Amino acid sequence: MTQSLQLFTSATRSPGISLSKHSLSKPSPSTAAFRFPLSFPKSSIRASSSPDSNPLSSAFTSQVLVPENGSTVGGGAVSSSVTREFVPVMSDSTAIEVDTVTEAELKENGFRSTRRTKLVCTIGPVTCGFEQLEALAVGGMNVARINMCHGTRDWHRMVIERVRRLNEEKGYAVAIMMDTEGSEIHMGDLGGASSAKAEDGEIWTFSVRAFDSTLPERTINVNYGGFAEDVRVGDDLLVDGGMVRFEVIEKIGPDVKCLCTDPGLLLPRANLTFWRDGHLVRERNAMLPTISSKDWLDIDFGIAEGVDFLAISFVKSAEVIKHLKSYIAARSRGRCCDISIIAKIESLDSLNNLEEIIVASDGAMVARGDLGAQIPLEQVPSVQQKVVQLCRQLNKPVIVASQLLESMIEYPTPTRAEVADISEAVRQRSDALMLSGESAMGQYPDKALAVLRNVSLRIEKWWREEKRHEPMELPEVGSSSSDSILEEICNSAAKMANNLEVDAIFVYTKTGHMASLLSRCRPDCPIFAFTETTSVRRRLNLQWGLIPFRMSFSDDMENNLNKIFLLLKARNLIKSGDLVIAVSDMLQSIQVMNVP
Ligand SMILES: Nc1ncnc2c1ncn2[C@@H]1O[C@H](COP(=O)(O)OP(=O)(O)O)[C@@H](O)[C@H]1O
Ligand SMILES: C=C(OP(=O)(O)O)C(=O)O
Ligand SMILES: [K+]
Ligand SMILES: [Mg+2]
Repeated sequence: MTQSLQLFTSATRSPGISLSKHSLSKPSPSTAAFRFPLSFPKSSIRASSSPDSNPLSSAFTSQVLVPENGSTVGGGAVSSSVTREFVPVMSDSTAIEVDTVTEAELKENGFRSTRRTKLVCTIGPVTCGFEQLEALAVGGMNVARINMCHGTRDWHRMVIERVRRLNEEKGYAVAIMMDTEGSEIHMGDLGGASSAKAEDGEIWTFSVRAFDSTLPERTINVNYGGFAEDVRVGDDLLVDGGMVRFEVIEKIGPDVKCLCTDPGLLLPRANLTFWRDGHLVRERNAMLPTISSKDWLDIDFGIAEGVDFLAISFVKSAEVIKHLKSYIAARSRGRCCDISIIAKIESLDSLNNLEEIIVASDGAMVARGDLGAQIPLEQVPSVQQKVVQLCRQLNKPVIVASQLLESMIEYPTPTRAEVADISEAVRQRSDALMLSGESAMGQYPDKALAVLRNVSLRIEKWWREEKRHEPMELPEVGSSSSDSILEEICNSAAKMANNLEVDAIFVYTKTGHMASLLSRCRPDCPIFAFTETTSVRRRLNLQWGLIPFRMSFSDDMENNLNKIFLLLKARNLIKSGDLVIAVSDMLQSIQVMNVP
C-alpha cells in the first residue's frame, strides 16, 4: 500500500506538463494508491490509470539502472576476492548494470548499514596503475583526486583516462577531482629526490635562482620570485607548517641562508611560511593570485577533460569563485553545472570570508595541511567543526582532508589518535574524508582506505544505535518558493524516515539538488538517488549517505517506481516488505510504501 502526501501549488507546477499525468496515482498490480491531491476531488484519482503503469509491461525492458559503487562497501566484507567483473545484462528483467561490489554489499549487510561517509583518494605514483586504481575502487574510493602541484600533464591525463576506463569497463562511478596548485610559496622539486633530511644546526640555502642542472648540496629552490626580498634576518621559516623549522641568518642576493632549528624530512614542493615576532607574514601572500597563470592552464585542461570537481587552493574571497564560475560557464557554453567548484579552506583569508566563500562554491574542503601552517595548530579542530557545520547548513558537501592517517604512509596500522581523529570527522558528519600522501605515495594505500572505511562504518553504526540526532538547526537555503517547498519536503521526508525507521529513501532528481537536500538532513537510512546523467551520478558520489543510480525515467512517477522495484528486486537488492519513502523533484510528494 502506498501512502502519499502531495503538495500542489500553481507556482511550482511545471508548465507544459499535464497535471493529471503527474499528480494522479495509478493503481498497479503491486501498489494500491491513496493520494490526497489538494486540488482534485478524490473521485478523479483513479481515472488516470493507464496500461503502461503495469511494471511488467514491455515499455521498460530496455531500462538500464546503474548503481554507484563503493559508497556501499562494507567493513571488510568486500575483499579483493570478490569477482570484479562487470557484466551488463540486457535481457528483460535483468536489464540492470551493477558492479558486483555494490551488489555483494547490499546483499550482505542490507542497505540500512551501507557506508554514509564518502572517501576521496589522492592518486600518485603508487596508485596510478589501472589495477591499483581498481583496488581503490573496490576498497570504496568515491572520488579520485589529482593534485596539480605534482606530476606532468601527460601523467594527469593518463590517470583521468584510467579512471574513466575503470568506470566504463567495470561499472564504477568514481568522480575525478582536480586540485589546483595555487600560488602560495613553496619549495621546488629537490632535484628529483623523493625527500631530504634536514638536521639540527645545518645551514641550508633557499634560493630563487633557476638552477640549470643539479641542485647544489643543501639547496632548496623557492617558487616565489619575491622571496629573498621579503624575508628578513631573524624570521622563522616553516616547512609544511612546522614539520621542519629554520631561522633566516643571512641574505646574499637571490640566496637566503637558513639555520635548521627543528630537524625533519623535507618533501618536494612543500609549503613555506615565514613568521616574524610570532606572527605569520602574509602581506605578500595576500597579493599573490589565488588562481595563478599555471592554474588557469590547468583549469582549461580540467574543463577539456571533463573533470567532475575543481578544488581551488588558498581561496581568499567569494569573488574568485564567482569569477571562475563565470569563466567555466563561458568556456563550456552552458554546460557549467557539470563541474562543481570546491573551495579549499586553508588560509587566514578564507576564514575571514568563510560564509560568503561557501555560499559561492559548490562545496568546501577543510585542508588541514596548509590551514595548520597558517593558524595555530590548536585552533584547527574548532575551525574544522565550524566549517563542517556551516557547509551542512548551507547545503554544500564538505571534505575533511590531510594527515588523517599520516603514519600509514610508512606503517601498516594507524595510531589510536588517527582513528580518533577520523571518528571525530565522521561524528561531525562531514560528507567525505580524504587521503593524501597515504594513497599517493604511501606504502599501504589500500590498508589506509580500509581504515577510513571501517572506522566510518563503525562510528555511523554506533551513532544510529545510540539514536543520536544532534540538534542542528537547518536554516532555509532556498531562495524561491518552489525551492522552499522542495526543502520542506526533504526535511519532512527525512524526519518521517527516522520516525518510521524506513529502510531507504528513494529520490528522483535531475540535477541532484533534491538528493543533496536530503543528504543534508543526514537521515538514519541510506538515500537511493536516481538521476538521468552519468555526470550528476558521479558528483552525487561525494555527498553523505547518497547511493546514486543512473537510469532514464519517464514523467510518470508511479511507473518509475514500479520499474525500479522490479529491477532492484530482480537483482535481490531490495525485497518485498522493505519500507521506503519516495520523493521526486518532478512531483512534489512524499510517498511511503512497502516494496510490493
Ligand atoms: N602526482 C603525484 N606525483 C608524485 N607524487 C605525488 C603526486 N601527488 C601526490 N604526491 C605525493 O604525495 C604527497 C601528499 O600529497 P598531497 O597532500 O596531495 O600534496 P602536498 O603534500 O604537496 O600538499 C606529496 O607531498 C607528494 O610527495
Ligand atoms: C589538502 C591540502 O592541500 P594540498 O595538499 O594541495 O596542499 C591541505 O593543505 O591540507
Ligand atoms: K594543491
Ligand atoms: Mg594545501
